[in-house]
Amino acid sequence: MAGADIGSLQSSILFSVLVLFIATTAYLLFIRSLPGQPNAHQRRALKLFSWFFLTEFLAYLVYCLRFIDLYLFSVVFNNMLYLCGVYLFYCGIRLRYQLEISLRVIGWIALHVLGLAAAMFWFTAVYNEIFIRLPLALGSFCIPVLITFSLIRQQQRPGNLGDRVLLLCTVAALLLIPLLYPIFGYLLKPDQQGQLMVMTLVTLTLETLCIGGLAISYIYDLIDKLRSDANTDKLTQSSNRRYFFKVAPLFQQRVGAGENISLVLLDIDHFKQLNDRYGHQAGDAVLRHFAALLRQLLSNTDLIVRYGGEEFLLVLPGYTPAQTLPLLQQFQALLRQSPLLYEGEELAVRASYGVAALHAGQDIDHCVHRADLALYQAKANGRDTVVLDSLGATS
Ligand SMILES: Nc1nc2c(ncn2[C@@H]2O[C@H](COP(=O)(O)OP(=O)(O)OP(=O)(O)O)[C@@H](O)[C@H]2O)c(=O)[nH]1
Repeated sequence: MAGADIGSLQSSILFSVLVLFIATTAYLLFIRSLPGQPNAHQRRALKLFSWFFLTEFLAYLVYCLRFIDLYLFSVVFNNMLYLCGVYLFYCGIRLRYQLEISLRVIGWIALHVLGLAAAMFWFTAVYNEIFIRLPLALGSFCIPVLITFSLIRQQQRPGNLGDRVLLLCTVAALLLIPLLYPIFGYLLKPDQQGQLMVMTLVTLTLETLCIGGLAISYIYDLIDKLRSDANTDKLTQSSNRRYFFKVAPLFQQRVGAGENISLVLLDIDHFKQLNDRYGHQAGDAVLRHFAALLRQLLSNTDLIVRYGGEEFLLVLPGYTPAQTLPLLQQFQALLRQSPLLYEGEELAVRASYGVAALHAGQDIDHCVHRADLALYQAKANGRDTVVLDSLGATS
């Protein structure tokens, strides 16, 4: 192989290691910059990335070993490292989908890695023939990538960008495995040391692809979680007030286009007494129970917002205020049938309801204010009742 070719391979390897180092460091810094302590899932992902980087580092070390002429050892070790790398990618994907990495899985991986090492040792020591080693390596490397591909396909969530990036990376890895060896190996016609570098280069390129895909998907998940955390009330898992005002213009547009939308303000009755008698924890449990019952009754197109302490706001598309009555009566019945069991005691939960229609061109604050006035009236009427804003009707 020409000196210039070896030189360009060396710089490519160094470049891959550098890219990998920057990507891993950026990922670690990103995790560290998140508010609060990393959770168990993030900690496991951090460990995994450290392992990934270690294998890359070892692969680079193997590349350096050519200077002390341990060709046989380097070939075997390099292939083992590559296989470990793609299996780490597979484990990273399992962690991402919160799937267990059982001892059986680890056992199969170890068997495959050691089996490949033994075969490589045999074919290198006995035949020293790249034409036998190559199909063996290609076949072995394809197995974890194929398993990973089918795992992502099984777990794929519609519209999830992270899943799509991972699928793309595995497809690219599958295509590159049979392409890179011939391209680097045969076109450059390397000698023994050159072959070693070709192997290291292929290893690093593919692993950079895998780790890059995995890092992107993890970052996507984290951003997605941060975004949804910012819009969700932690205690009840309902949307928060911030989210309501963010999406309010969309509801106003829909009303402008002729759709009926009603707003319902609900307030749990005598919640302070509940807190005082059973404690704040019981109050929290009541709020979670109340929100869970609302989710049980309402559809995905309705919006449930925790508007204040014990106050919830429902946005019901497709409903006029009068049409919300049967729904709210159903909810009242559900509350009666489902008292909260708290430390052996049944806590009865009741609420009052104020309903107002959202009108075209009307400020959403004004609509909430009208629902609030109706709610005030419901409280004044003795609680556990529904009051409609415009009609003043009660149930
Ligand atoms: N446990 C718990 N209590 C809360 C939370 N947020 C607000 N509260 C309490 O909710 C109570 C609301 O009391 P009030 O506004 O007097 O309402 P109420 O007792 O339900 O009376 P009415 O609405 O008139 O039936 C206050 O004691 C707040 O401390 C929360 O997140 N958890």
